[in-house]
Amino acid sequence: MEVARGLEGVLFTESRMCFIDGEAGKLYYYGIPIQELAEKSTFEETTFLLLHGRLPKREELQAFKRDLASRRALPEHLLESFRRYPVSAHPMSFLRTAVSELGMLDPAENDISKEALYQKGLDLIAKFATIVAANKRLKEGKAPIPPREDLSHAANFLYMANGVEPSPEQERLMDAALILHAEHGFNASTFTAIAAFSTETDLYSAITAAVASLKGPRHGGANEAVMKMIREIGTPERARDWVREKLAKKERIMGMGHRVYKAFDPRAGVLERLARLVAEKHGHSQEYQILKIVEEEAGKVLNPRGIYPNVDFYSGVVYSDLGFGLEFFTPIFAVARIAGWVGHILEYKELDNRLLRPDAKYIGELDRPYIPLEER
Ligand SMILES: CC(=O)SCCNC(=O)CCNC(=O)[C@H](O)C(C)(C)COP(=O)(O)OP(=O)(O)OC[C@H]1O[C@@H](n2cnc3c(N)ncnc32)[C@H](O)[C@@H]1OP(=O)(O)O
Ligand SMILES: O=C([O-])CC(=O)C(=O)O
Repeated sequence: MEVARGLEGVLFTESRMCFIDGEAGKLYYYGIPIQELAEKSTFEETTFLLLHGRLPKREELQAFKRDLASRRALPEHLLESFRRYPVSAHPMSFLRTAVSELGMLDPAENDISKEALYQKGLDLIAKFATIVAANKRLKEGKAPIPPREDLSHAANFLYMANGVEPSPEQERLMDAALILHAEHGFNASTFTAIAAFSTETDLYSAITAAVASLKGPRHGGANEAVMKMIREIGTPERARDWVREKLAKKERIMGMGHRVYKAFDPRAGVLERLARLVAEKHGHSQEYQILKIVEEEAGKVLNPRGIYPNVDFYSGVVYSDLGFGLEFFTPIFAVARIAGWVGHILEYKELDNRLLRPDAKYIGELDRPYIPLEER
């Protein structure tokens, strides 16, 4: 049997949620092109789509929004624990620990019936934003701001994170970013969630594992690494030489390349336009210019190999503009991707829920003698 390194090209289940045409650079959630959703939908509506497989009717959407909004507040016990979490912890570690603690606080943690999973999933989708915003406030030495139920998910997230109600433009930017990051098939974190859930462990455990996986710089952590790269480069004038040196040393340019896309990631196209908008309007032009030069210079070498900017390349410029420091970029990704994780767990349970257990080709020896300790 051939070894499929990195499980590349291995189909382990069926899914209706997401289609990625990696050669053409196209992405669909339940058949709807991502660009349309990013432009016209909201995070709540897209989440309904990911959980139900169709767009909601007006009344359904209103009820769904009310339901999600009513679940935003965190248990007092968790808020008290937050004060004991180390302030220096990375926000992804904070989120990972908070999700795990939420599991301990749920007396019905182990209920994985379809209905329980749906209800707990909605709870996590609503609460991720509250956890991340509370962490941001605590890191700034300020008290967490309780959620408001009269704001949209995107607006309330920004309100809790920054202490002021966002403008309609900021709300739209956040909504678009959340929609773009909500789902992406069987990426590493979703696969991790499914691998854990296939043992019939509880939802919190599966999602904790997914957060842990998203943290890595080859996956969700790349958006933070891109901003570190921008800082290291410093000025647009230095960007070309920096890229040439990096590639000469065979090092990777963060925010570029993708296991599935061998063309421009369509989400990077949308985020590039949003980043350009904030660069022109709000003075993030230096960061944006550096990225444009990196894209062009690295592209000379990498584009012919099918390596282009991915979703993590331009997102940080938008998040900076919305008031977030670079450590919060990956948590924002998680605030969005929780919708996809929950959707996939519900779908996998419905379709299959077969235990995931791949194998490796054994390349070791057999029947080696056991040498007693004193003779080794
Ligand atoms: C939300 C997301 O998770 S999107 C991805 C976010 N991650 C990043 O942006 C990190 C940078 N990118 C990467 O590390 C990779 O492109 C990955 C891991 C995302 C996907 O790559 P894979 O399909 O697994 O390809 P793999 O890691 O095997 O690399 C194949 C070749 O392309 C090169 N390559 C891949 N990405 C890059 C990059 N960003 N810069 C330079 N070279 C690259 C590798 O060095 C390797 O070269 P080699 O064949 O000479 O050894
Ligand atoms: O699909 C992947 O491999 C990585 C991912 O999560 C994304 O691009 O959003």
